[in-house]
Order: sequence, then C-alpha cells, then structure tokens
Amino acid sequence: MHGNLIAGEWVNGTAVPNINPSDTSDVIGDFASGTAQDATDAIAAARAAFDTWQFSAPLERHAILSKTAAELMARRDELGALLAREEGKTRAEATAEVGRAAQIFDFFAGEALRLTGEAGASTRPGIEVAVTREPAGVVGLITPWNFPIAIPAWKIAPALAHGNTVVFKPASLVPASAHALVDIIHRAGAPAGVVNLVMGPGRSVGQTMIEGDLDAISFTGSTGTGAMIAMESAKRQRRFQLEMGGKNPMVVLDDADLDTAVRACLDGAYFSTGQRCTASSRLIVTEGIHDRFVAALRDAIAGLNVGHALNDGTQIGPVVDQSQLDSNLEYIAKGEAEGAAREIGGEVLSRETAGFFQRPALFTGCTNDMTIAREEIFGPVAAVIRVRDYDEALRVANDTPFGLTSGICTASLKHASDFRRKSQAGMVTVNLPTAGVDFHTPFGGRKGSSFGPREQGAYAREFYSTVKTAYINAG
Ligand SMILES: NC(=O)C1=CN([C@@H]2O[C@H](COP(=O)(O)OP(=O)(O)OC[C@H]3O[C@@H](n4cnc5c(N)ncnc54)[C@H](OP(=O)(O)O)[C@@H]3O)[C@@H](O)[C@H]2O)C=CC1
Ligand SMILES: O=C(O)CCC(=O)C(=O)O
Repeated sequence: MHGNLIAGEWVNGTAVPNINPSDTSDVIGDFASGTAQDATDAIAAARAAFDTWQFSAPLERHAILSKTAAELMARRDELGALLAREEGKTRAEATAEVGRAAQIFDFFAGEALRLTGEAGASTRPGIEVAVTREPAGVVGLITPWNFPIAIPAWKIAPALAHGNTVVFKPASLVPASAHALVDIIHRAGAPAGVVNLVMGPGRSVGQTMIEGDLDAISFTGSTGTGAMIAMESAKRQRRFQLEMGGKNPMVVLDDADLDTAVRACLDGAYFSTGQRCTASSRLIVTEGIHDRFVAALRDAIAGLNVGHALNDGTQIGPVVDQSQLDSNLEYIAKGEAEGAAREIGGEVLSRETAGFFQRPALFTGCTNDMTIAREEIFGPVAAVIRVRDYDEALRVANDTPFGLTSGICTASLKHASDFRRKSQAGMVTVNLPTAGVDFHTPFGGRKGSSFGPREQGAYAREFYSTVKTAYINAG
C-alpha cells in the first residue's frame, strides 16, 4: 500500500488499485484513497508547518529543490516508465515529462535564491520605502491526470521556493507519479507538514480542501470544477488560480511549408493521445493549401503506430480510461451527425493487451459552430475548418470561449506578426505545434481557459507570494 503523507508520516487508507490503460490486467499497485478527515489533517499540518517554513532560509529551500531535481533527473527512465504505465502516454513522452519536472525543480531552486524586492524613497522627506514579497500561505494544489508529474512539479516547486506550505491532491487516475514525487521531496529534506499528499476522490478530499482553511488554491482540470473553485474561493476571499480547457486553433496559410504544417498539426493534435489542454483541436486551413494539407495529414495519421505505451515504436498510447474513450466516441458521433466528414480514424483498435486504443481522428468539412469545433474533447480528434484567407482564419481562430494557445503556419512575416498581436490566446506559436511549451516561460491563457496569474517561470511568484510595502522613518 502506498500511503498519503500527512505531517511527515505515511498514512494508509482504503486501498485502490491503479490500473494500466495499455493493459487493464496490469495493476501498478495499491494506493491509499484518503478521506475528508485526511484532507482536514493535512491542512492543519500545513498550517502548523507554515509558522516556521515561511521564515526558512533561502538556502534551505534551494537545497531541497535541487536535491529533488537531481533525483528526478537520475531516475527519469524508471519514473518515465511508471508514468507511461499509469497514464498511457508513450515511454518517450513520459520520460521527457519527468526530465521536465526535474528542470522545473532546478529552475525554482534558483528562484529561491533570487533577490526580490525594491527599495526607494518615500514622497515624504526622510522616509524610506521597502517593497518585499512574502509567501501566500498554505496552498492547496489540485491537479489533473494528463501531466501526472510536470503539473504537480510546476505548482509544488514555486510554492516551496516562495515559502508556502502545500496540500497536494493529485487526480485519482495517476497516484503513482504523485506518490513518487512527494516521496522524493520528503527524502530531500522537506520538514514535516511542509508538503502533504492526500490522494483520494475529488468529491471528498478535493471538496474538503476547497471548503477548508487554505490561503490559496491552484487548480488544473475541467472548466466545471474550476468554476466551482472560483465560486467557493470568492466567497472566502481566498486567492485562486485556474488552468482549464482549450479549443486551440492552428491556422495553416497557403504559403506554409507543407511538411512543417503537417508535422506541427500531427504533434499538436495527436501526440500524448490528444490529451493536452494545449492540443490543436481546430485546424483552420486556407483554400489554396487545403486539399494538399488534408491529404498529407491523412497519410501521416495512417502511418501512426498506436499501441501499448511501453512498446518500442509506439507513437500514440491509449486513451486514459474507458470513460474518456466513451466521451471521445460520443464527440465523434456528434461530429458525423452534425455533417462533418470523418476523413480517417476514430475507431477503437484492438491490440495484444486489453487497453483503450483509438486511432486518431480527422474531420473535414467542419464549421466553427459544430460541437466538435466548440467543446474541448480532450482526445485524439481534430476538426479541419476551411477558410478563404488570413482575415477569415483569424476571425475563426478567435471565435471560441477558450484562449489558451494558438498557432499559425506561414512563411509570411506580415501574417505571423499580425497573428501574434491579434490572437486572443495566452500563448502563440509560429511554425510550431501549439502544445509542448518551455518550462521557464509564463504558462496560461485568456477567456474561459485560465484565471489568475500565470504559472511557471519567474511569473509564478505573482501567485505564490504577496507584496508588502513598508515605510520606515529611520530618523
Ligand atoms: N486543462 C487540463 O490540463 C485538463 C483539462 N481537463 C478537462 O477536464 C475534463 C474532465 O477531466 P477530469 O479529470 O474529470 O477533470 P476534473 O476537473 O474532474 O479533475 C481535475 C482534478 O480536480 C479534482 N476534482 C474533481 N472534482 C472535484 C471537486 N468537486 N472538488 C475538488 N476537486 C475535484 C479531480 O480529482 P479526481 O481525479 O479524484 O476526480 C482532479 O484531481 C477533460 O475531459 C478535459 O476536458 C482534464 C485534465 C486536464
Ligand atoms: O503542452 C504543454 O507543454 C503543456 C500542456 C498542459 O499543461 C496540459 O495539457 O495540461
């Protein structure tokens, strides 16, 4: 049994088996499902630890974060295999994700040592002004299943670097990566109560956190849960940060390099089985390149190797579970019912092991008001929308309730620059996939995709710290 970590002690609970989506006969292990009481205990432990940790020396925080980074990097193959086994992304993708988590901890080890604050003169003679940063307090971190180690890393590392204590609730589908990460941080020397892990259901553990004595909550997941966290946090005047869905457009113009565009769309739409909030799910293509682009993308999809996440040569792993697969199939049926043409894919595939395998699906003849062009599917399904020219492409790209990422493939500096300026998204790419971003740059979106300060990079301090202005009359 893999327990929860509360106040520095591993605590058992009801054992829940963790199932491999590439092979449902493979049980990765038993993980404790925590209770509402565990969440309450974890919050109390984090609150008690905050008294001391908030004043901990930057060098102590640096040491814990660096040690965590080093162990993650040294064990990235082993932890990558574990992650691939529980989430279903390919071994290469999962190993890269563990490496990314290591780099994130390394970056925030540096942030812990970076001087922040400003000093200056008051408008009143003889008085000095100092602006300093203090930790936000006890923070609750609620994370999704699609990046089981990178997303927890980019919340826990800045939280610790800036002197906060943490209650971390991972998604129920991926406890193994969360457990391994917290075990590493614990052994790296985080004092008791500074990082608490409470695995367990959102409706009990998560709900208790949302209603509990937390100073801040950072959440990544669905729009519905995010909206509920926003309401509950506003009631309590508590700071919150939300990363939710996307319906990210990739514009392909006539002058695009065809290979670049196809590679960017194949990666953006389908890698990680399309289960990325940054996935390109709307491919907005101008008339002159449309048919060539569709034919080339269809061929590329036909050549993709869909299979067990741990097999050599697999390019697309399984969908994460039966309910996500059912949801993908419902969207595919809706796409057809609303008049889109299924060019290729969408069918469930059987392999040697019992897993949730699905061939990536490409729809053409879509309009931007169809369900498959408006709602986040979170699976390997993309909709091609044909447009006349760049102006129409830009209008369609921005016509969405979301605003996380957007991309354009073009050789035109004029159109690329205009798109960069006018795209209503938090992150824009040119001749690159919309997914797969750096670890040291701000991450977040606009409109229905995100709320609150950006995550990652130095910008993370806006959420994990609060500013104090001091006036000093030294005379
Ligand atoms: N932007 C992104 O990165 C992601 C977006 N999504 C979107 O969300 C959809 C559904 O995915 P799903 O995993 O169900 O997303 P959820 O929002 O349900 O889950 C995200 C996290 O919130 C927790 N949670 C669920 N309900 C509550 C609650 N009432 N109070 C507090 N915490 C709660 C979950 O716990 P538990 O796992 O125990 O339910 C999980 O840890 C996807 O199809 C996709 O559209 C999903 C994942 C990532
Ligand atoms: O595309 C990326 O690099 C990150 C995507 C992500 O964070 C997500 O899908 O939740």
